[in-house]
Amino acid sequence: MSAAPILSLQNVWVEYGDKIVLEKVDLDILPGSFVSIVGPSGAGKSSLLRVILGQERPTRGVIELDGQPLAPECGPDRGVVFQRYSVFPHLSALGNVMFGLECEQAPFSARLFGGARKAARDRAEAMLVAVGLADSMHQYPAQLSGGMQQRLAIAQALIKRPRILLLDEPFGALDPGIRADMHVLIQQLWSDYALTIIMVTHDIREAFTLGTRVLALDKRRHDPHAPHRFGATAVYDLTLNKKSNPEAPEKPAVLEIAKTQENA
Ligand SMILES: Nc1ncnc2c1ncn2[C@@H]1O[C@H](COP(=O)(O)OP(=O)(O)OP(=O)(O)O)[C@@H](O)[C@H]1O
Repeated sequence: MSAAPILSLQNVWVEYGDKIVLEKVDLDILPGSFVSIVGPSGAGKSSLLRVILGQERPTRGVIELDGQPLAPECGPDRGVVFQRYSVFPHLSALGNVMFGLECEQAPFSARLFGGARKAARDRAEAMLVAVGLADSMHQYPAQLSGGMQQRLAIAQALIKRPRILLLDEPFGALDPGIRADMHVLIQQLWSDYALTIIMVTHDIREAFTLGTRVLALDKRRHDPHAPHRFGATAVYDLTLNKKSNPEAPEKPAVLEIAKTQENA
């Protein structure tokens, strides 16, 4: 018997005025999966992440988290890392990671005191060690390399212990060598923290290296006279024969290709 989905999208549409960006997206995501989303520029990949995050509501359809309708705001169960600018420049690495905990535990003042502050600091330090920033805790983002800033952004997202981590081209601005290090890190964190990951990427190789499932978003129908008339949906959905726990991430994967039903 297969597990119940952690996240379920049913007939989800995203429209801006008369412009249809996403149409009829039906998607069940199993816990522990690593879903890579690819597709042409403007296909609506970031829009899809935004509705899953709760930053925007779909114009039609239903999104369920653990079988319950998604709350209309970003919850602690979903963390996010963007390509750039996720971290606060005026806070040290430690301050950035602690800030998330302080906002969660003291939403009005964003300050913790005494034992609560010490506990938050211990957790933040452990998180920075986990992402490989043990020696840079007191540095400011401007003093960190691009790869280190992304490590910090990941620590900041994970400190609230989300069950789903959303990644919007998180490694897109990094050099290839640093990217490879980040791949190792994200697979380690995915396994250690039992995460479900949904990652948008333009790099097809990255999509297959990291993902247990690769989803391609694109338009099924085009109207050359009205390009906004049709939206994108999942046109390919490839489940890779990998375990959720990546014991051997570099092993070649066997593909199970399922082209989603035309005009279903
Ligand atoms: N707030 C908005 N108002 C109007 N149109 C929008 C809005 N946000 C996004 N769009 C449009 O929705 C479409 C999809 O944008 P989105 O950023 O989701 O695509 P994407 O696949 O992530 O693109 P890229 O790969 O280039 O980042 C684009 O045509 C964009 O202009």
